[in-house]
Amino acid sequence: MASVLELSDVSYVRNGNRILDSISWTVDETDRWVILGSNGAGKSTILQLASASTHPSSGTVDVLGERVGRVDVFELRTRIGLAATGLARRVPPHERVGDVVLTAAYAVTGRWNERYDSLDLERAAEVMEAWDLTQLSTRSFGTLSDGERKRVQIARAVMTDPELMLLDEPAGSLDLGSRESLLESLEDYASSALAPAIVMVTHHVEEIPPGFTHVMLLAEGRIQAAGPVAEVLTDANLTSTFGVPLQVAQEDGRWRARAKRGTTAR
Ligand SMILES: Nc1ncnc2c1ncn2[C@@H]1O[C@H](COP(=O)(O)OP(=O)(O)OP(=O)(O)O)[C@@H](O)[C@H]1O
Repeated sequence: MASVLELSDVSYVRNGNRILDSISWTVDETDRWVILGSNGAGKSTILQLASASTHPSSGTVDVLGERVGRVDVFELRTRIGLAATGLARRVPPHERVGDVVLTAAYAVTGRWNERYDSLDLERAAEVMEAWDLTQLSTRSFGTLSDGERKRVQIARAVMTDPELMLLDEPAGSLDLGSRESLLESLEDYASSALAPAIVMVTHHVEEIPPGFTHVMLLAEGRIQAAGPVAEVLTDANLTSTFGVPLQVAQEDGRWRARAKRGTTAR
């Protein structure tokens, strides 16, 4: 099995702040990973490294067989699907939804003078259909609800048929109905034999779509545990990661976690 992402002894330091510390981690092509951890743990920074948006301070990052720092990142980025709020913020608010999806073909966030062929247009239409966006295709991105924007971001990430899909809090800020519908779509997408390796960042075990295979627990820039979901999601591991006594349960492929009663009062 080929690895699509490999971090070897990666540390990431900014302004004297050690944001990631000695991270070694491999994602194989059939893996669907979730990265869980508290605010500021370094989750989004890992996605930035994985999307070749930044370089490690030490250690090495290999994405799709290419060493970050030695490869043309613009070419590499067209092979990676990234759905993240930071990227969504760069989309001009007046940009039409159809163009937000289509411009992924050139890894740009605003339509300008690029030339798209009929295959690009067909692919964008197909992806919007699959992610229930066809009826929104002429709406401007700035007028969408949070839930609709999340779908557009994922559709944009899917557009180029990426070999690695990176999702930063795809269900964050969604209402219950929108969250459940998005998780179902992600479950369907991830279960396809043609789906790429996926890494999804979230704060909540409730947001792990069924079928995701692995979990990394991150705290203060260090891996607390990483491996197959059922082995890693234990009371002890979640408790040490979040610093609160937690208990976790699974039902029908979905996970839930809560504090042990009477243990969080300060
Ligand atoms: N340029 C920077 N200089 C100093 N510290 C930074 C810089 N960029 C990020 N950080 C810090 O690095 C830490 C990790 O940030 P990151 O966004 O990766 O965390 P996260 O786990 O995704 O957090 P959240 O769940 O809140 O989104 C945070 O404490 C953040 O303040």
